Amino acid sequence: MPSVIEVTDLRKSYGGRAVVDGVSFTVEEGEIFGILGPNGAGKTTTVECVEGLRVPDGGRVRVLGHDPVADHAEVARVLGAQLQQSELQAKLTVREALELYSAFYPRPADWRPLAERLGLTGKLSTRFGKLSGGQQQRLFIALALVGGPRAVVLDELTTGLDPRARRDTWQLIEEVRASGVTVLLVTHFMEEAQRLCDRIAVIDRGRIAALDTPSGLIRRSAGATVISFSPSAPLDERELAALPALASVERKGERITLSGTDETVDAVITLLARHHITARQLRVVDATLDDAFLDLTAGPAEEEAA
Ligand SMILES: Nc1ncnc2c1ncn2[C@@H]1O[C@H](COP(=O)(O)OP(=O)(O)OP(=O)(O)O)[C@@H](O)[C@H]1O
Repeated sequence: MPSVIEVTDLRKSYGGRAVVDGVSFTVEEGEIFGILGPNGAGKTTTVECVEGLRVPDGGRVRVLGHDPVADHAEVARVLGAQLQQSELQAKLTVREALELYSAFYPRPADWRPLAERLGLTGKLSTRFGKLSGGQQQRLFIALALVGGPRAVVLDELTTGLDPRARRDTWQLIEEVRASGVTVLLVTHFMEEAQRLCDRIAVIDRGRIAALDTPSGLIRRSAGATVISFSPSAPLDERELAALPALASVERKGERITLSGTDETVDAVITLLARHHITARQLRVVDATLDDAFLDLTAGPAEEEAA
């Protein structure tokens, strides 16, 4: 089956500065594919090239086989794009917005069940400007889906939402995928990417720093698992240093902190048992996507450029 979105060696520069510098990835049918990266990394530029809103300087983009620039109308039909806040008039009611956007498409989805699914039925007469942040985002999702697309681009959808509204939005994104729509999701939030995405491209300064599943990215993080404890009797340094997959050893007074993998943790427990040593105040902490992200990216691109 062909990929829904194919991006090959995409390049875009502004004022001689490459903001997207050879990005390649594919998004397969039914995936939630995440694009994660620091501020100014080139995420929005990348997805706007996919939507045909910006013209690439180089490389190739295909959405279900169509070129977003040359076949813009066809791509707009199969790829739903989320509006930015400023693009919707505050005075428009929810119903008017849904009717207006349905009218843009040759074969729109019926917006009523869509509004129902997104919990907007009770808000149809409410003006956009009077909706809460979470309700506005739900309307944006509805408008992105009203054309009955095969795939949808959601860019920073949950920024500015409170934790409950963010979680509700996550559920909606999962429902969008369950309804058969492929999702390309741009996000700043690690938890969001970890929770929702099947695969994530980490973009840093216009390049892909890593592309993997969330757990694959975490495994790449140096010292993916950290174990610390105070041994009930002294432990031989050499035995600690010989532990498998060990990334680091640190001693602070009695306390020993080791980082490595699950294999390191299993081996240290076996070592302690062999010497009949108890691990007091034992803590085992797995790395998160946050750790992997920090390992993979060099910090905000803006600072780099400054
Ligand atoms: N039209 C433009 N003209 C000049 N520079 C631009 C333009 N659009 C984007 N840039 C610059 O390109 C870089 C990448 O921007 P982009 O919006 O793609 O990054 P981003 O990863 O989406 O960032 P953020 O997370 O902050 O939204 C930034 O340094 C930005 O200032």
